[in-house]
Amino acid sequence: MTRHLLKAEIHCHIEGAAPPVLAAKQADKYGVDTTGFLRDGAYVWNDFSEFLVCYDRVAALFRTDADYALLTESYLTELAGANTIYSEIIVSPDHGDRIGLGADAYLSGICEGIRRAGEKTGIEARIIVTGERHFGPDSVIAAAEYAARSQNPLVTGFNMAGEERMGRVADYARAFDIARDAGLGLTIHAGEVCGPFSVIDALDLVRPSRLGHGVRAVEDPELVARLRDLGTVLEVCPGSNVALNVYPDFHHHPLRRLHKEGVRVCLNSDDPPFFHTSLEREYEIASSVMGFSDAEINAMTRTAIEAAFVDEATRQRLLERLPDDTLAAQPRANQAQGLAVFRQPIKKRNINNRGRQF
Ligand SMILES: Nc1ncnc2[nH]cnc12
Ligand SMILES: [Zn+2]
Repeated sequence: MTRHLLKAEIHCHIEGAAPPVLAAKQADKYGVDTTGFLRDGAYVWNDFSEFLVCYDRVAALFRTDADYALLTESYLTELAGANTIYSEIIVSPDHGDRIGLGADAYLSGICEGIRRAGEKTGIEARIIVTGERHFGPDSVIAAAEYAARSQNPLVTGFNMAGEERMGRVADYARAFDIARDAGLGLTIHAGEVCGPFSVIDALDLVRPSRLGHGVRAVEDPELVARLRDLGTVLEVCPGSNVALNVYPDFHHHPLRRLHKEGVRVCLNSDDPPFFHTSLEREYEIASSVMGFSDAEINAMTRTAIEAAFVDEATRQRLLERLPDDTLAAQPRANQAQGLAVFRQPIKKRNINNRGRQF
């Protein structure tokens, strides 16, 4: 049982956290026919491409800042109910523009949801702005520019999600240069659908401190050693990988191998109701199916907080809440890395609020 364990996650897409019941209510409110993507209380898709289409159709049901406040508050409240103390949510201001709400109102709804959930439960949260790869480099650069301009203290990171098979990382590198120069923490979806080349591109061209997924790096032993030596944190989402058929089941999932090789890993839910999961279930699977001990799981939670895009005072406060066993249970290479790898000085912007950089 892992319910009692404190939890943290640094990889969940806000629209991907919408429960089907809430999506159905939103559809009623806006008179949208959902038969193509929501049936019998579950989202309908068959593969990664269809998942992305389904995701966009669900996202289109959230149209006002109040809708986003409700979605964010509900998700964070549910997380807090499962003993989660920290969450980073991935948001797409582009989407706010596309639906006519506007990026600022979109973001302000999400911030209101964070504020309300924090007030009620004490959960701490930050926002990672993402570009969507399948909308092309110009759109990802625009998302980075928006994040870089943002004076919002909750916006602390930049990501790229979407169709990993579209283009190469080089086409999008400028977006990450913009975000890096602005002092934002960097992470990128890589090695989820595509193989090791995608992770190598990400390391070479983006130099992120974290990778969204990154699990397919396991196919290249040299790359695994590189990740271990760099101390790059993999935001691993086992339920998502199995649901999307990257691996046939949890026994074939590489989390164990990566952990054993000394790669820094943590547990995340990605788009929980789309994948019939929750952060709580990810923790439970790590324990009961993959055989991680409570101390090893606590160490992964520690890794998430160490890698969080958050100011140092908040990080310390969160770390102090974790049990003492967490340091001992980290793989040896992790302990050797310590936190030093994240402590690179940041150019230009005072990033006191933005967390560690690579
Ligand atoms: N798992 C995922 N991979 C890539 N893009 C996404 N957008 C939402 N979920 C995603
Ligand atoms: Zn994701």
